[in-house]
Amino acid sequence: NDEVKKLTEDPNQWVIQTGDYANTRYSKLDQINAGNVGKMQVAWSFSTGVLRGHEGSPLVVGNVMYVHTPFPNIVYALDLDNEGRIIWKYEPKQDPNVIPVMCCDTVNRGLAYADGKVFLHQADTTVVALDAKDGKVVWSVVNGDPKKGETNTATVLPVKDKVIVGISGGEFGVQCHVTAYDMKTGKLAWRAYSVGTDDQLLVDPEKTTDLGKPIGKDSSIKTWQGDQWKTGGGCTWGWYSYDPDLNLFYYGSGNPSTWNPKQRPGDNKWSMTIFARDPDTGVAKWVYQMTPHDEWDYDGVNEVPLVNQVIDGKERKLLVHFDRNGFGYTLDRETGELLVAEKYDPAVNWATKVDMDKNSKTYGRPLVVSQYSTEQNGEDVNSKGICPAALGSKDQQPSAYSPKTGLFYVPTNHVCMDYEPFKVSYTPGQPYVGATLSMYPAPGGNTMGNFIAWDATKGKIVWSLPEQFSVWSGALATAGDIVFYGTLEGYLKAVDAKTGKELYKFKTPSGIIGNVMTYTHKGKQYVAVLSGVGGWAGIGLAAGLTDPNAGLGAVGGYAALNNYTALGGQLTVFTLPE
Ligand SMILES: O=C(O)c1cc(C(=O)O)c2c(n1)C(=O)C(=O)c1cc(C(=O)O)[nH]c1-2
Ligand SMILES: [Ca+2]
Repeated sequence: NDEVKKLTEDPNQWVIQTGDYANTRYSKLDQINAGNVGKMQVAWSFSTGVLRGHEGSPLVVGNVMYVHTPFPNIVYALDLDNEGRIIWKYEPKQDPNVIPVMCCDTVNRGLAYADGKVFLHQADTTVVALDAKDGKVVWSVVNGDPKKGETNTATVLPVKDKVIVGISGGEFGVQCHVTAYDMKTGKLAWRAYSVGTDDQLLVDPEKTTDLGKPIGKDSSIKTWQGDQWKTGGGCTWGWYSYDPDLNLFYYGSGNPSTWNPKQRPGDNKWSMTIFARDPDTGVAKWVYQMTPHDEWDYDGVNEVPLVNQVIDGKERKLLVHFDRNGFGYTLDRETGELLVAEKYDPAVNWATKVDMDKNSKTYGRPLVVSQYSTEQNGEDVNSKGICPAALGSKDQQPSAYSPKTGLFYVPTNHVCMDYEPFKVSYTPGQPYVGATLSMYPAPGGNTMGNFIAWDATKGKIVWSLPEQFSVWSGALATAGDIVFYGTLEGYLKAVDAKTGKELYKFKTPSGIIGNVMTYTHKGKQYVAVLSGVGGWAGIGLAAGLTDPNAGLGAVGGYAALNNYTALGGQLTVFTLPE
């Protein structure tokens, strides 16, 4: 069943969050282009009626647009033939007690379409398949238990006859996993944990490889003390990609629990790891751990776009990944071979480099700087000036890739932190965090973000646009030689793909942490984006905290957002004038 593959090849529609299976967020549409984007205007808008962070993007299937919201996760089907009139609305009944169990705002990264159904993965971990025509529930299944700290913010990946879903809870000591359900019935197909026994991991100790070598027996539990892996985290809340030719899907796992590294000696495998798995069986072909024994909360879940590019004179099937830890990685997606690992944020100081010497004992590992090692500095010691902050040089905000320029367009953060680990004990459903942080703009300027163009074959920044705040929105690249992204102040911006020159900006009512998408209706190209400030960067504002240094949202510099943006979700749709 390659329905989704075919649909994603049609640039007129946008049927999964990532645009295509490869996560390039590239559109072949070029009616709106570098020459005329400056004339773009608002065609129509739609208020979602929900406050807090609006991540993800709408879908367009035929003449219908599907819009989702953060908690309570309302889904609207809008009629594009009638300027967005509501065709149906689905509002799940969810226990609001799930809200305090969500670490980083009540976000949801959106819907997916396949087989006549719209798939939603709710905050309370209920996965529902809605009939795309009338919004009626076709099936629903419960994937986790919020009382144990298990929640969801991620989208759903439809592959062949299955839907694949992740789970959140790395800040709550969840043993995280990826799970596949039958697309037609919701019946459980398989579940693969990030940390655990070989049976739980769905690995073959002889065949599953790490940097070309078999991982061997008990590869995960050997790297934890005692039973700690049972509360080991490695959540799966990020973006997934899929290569239909290799029949492998890819994703990264998040932080090991707790954030106090002293409390969990060892590499804590396979947290902070990219997995390549077979969607039919769940079995892993290869793994690569970016940040062994994390000491900074650098979740490894950021998107893993798949592109074919020439390296050393040879076209290769690549997987590219901009990790929270500040390194941009390029790997061979067939074998997991590490090809490039370079800093994409000039602030990064916690490691000097990733060891690329194949004969070295530390091959593939970051070389940690003692001064910034919260493990070496120890419990109850405030390690100062670590870059990047726990928000990472990039968080969930996905990049885009243009095959025309061969460049990645990456929304980034430029923030540093002080980090103090402390002892914490595990109680189911309670935060299992074990560190306090404060975050602030990187030294040497007053900007907290950059929007960059990156050459993944060389590991080099090609151009970089400073932004006052982190760029928490996802990018879109198009055949019109433009790149779109949103800012936390609420601007939708279009820049020249080759040079980064700003060609257009428009202020939407609230900060943008949604991802820009494009489609056509009756032959005309439209660009759409959700506003609604929130996510980890905007949580202080979205949750109405008066102290910007309070709680997990301790991100001092973002308090200034108050001066720019209202709250409240809105979809804004743009097009060229007649
Ligand atoms: O470990 C986890 O389970 C988990 C989940 C989530 C989430 O579900 O949104 C985030 C994080 N961690 C996290 O570390 C993080 O920085 C973060 C930012 C955001 C966001 O949407 O802005 N979510 C999350
Ligand atoms: Ca996390």
